[in-house]
Amino acid sequence: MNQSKEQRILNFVLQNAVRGDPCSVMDTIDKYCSQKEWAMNVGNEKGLILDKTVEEANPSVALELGTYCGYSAVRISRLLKAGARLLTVEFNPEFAAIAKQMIEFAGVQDKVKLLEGPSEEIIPQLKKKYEVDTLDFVFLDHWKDRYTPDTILLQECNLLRKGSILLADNIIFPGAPDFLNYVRKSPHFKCTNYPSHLEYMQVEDAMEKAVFLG
Ligand SMILES: O=C(CSCCNC(=O)c1cc(-c2ccc(F)cc2)cc(O)c1O)c1ccc(O)c(O)c1
Ligand SMILES: [Mg+2]
Repeated sequence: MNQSKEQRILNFVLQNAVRGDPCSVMDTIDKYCSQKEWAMNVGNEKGLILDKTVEEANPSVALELGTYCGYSAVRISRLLKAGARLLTVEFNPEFAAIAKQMIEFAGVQDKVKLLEGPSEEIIPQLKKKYEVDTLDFVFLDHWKDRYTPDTILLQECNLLRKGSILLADNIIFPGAPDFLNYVRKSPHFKCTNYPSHLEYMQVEDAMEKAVFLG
């Protein structure tokens, strides 16, 4: 049966990256997706904004919505302090299977817990089933029309605390206009926009940071 693009990306990493080296895995995915087949990894340009925001948050518990092949899970978890953990949610079982192998090859599996299923089902389970008190950092990179309802759900589930940092990808392309409107109008968030470009393309994109004020 024909391989999926995501399987081809994983195979390229398994054959060309250094096992146990997260930067090598990230660089190899970026090489493949900029030279061979475009894919919706956050990429290196927006990845640097992600890095800086993770370093600012220095999270003990981080959540990612939208794992895809695991590129940003590897990117985030490589920066986590000892004992910190990343919970990453993926809806698509094929993507989740690829991401699991990517995370293990990169050697970050002890810091990452991959949760398979829709975010709207998993978020309400985080406190009891996954022993989360509050989230220090949230990376939103899943379906763009889920950013707003899931941000509201995180608040309803008391998963945010004063200072929790949300970072959203694809604010311009594909775009998340309702999310932008919601967080910028809300008195509970302080927002910052980071202009950038769509991964591997010269198309305008941006990330939005929203700090929860309590
Ligand atoms: O993973 C998913 C859904 S698909 C991936 C979302 N991401 C995108 O759609 C996405 C798309 C593009 C893009 C596409 C076509 C273009 F022409 C140009 C750009 C770029 C990105 O950076 C993206 O992130 C999921 C996970 C957990 C859940 O709980 C759930 O509900 C859903
Ligand atoms: Mg994205």
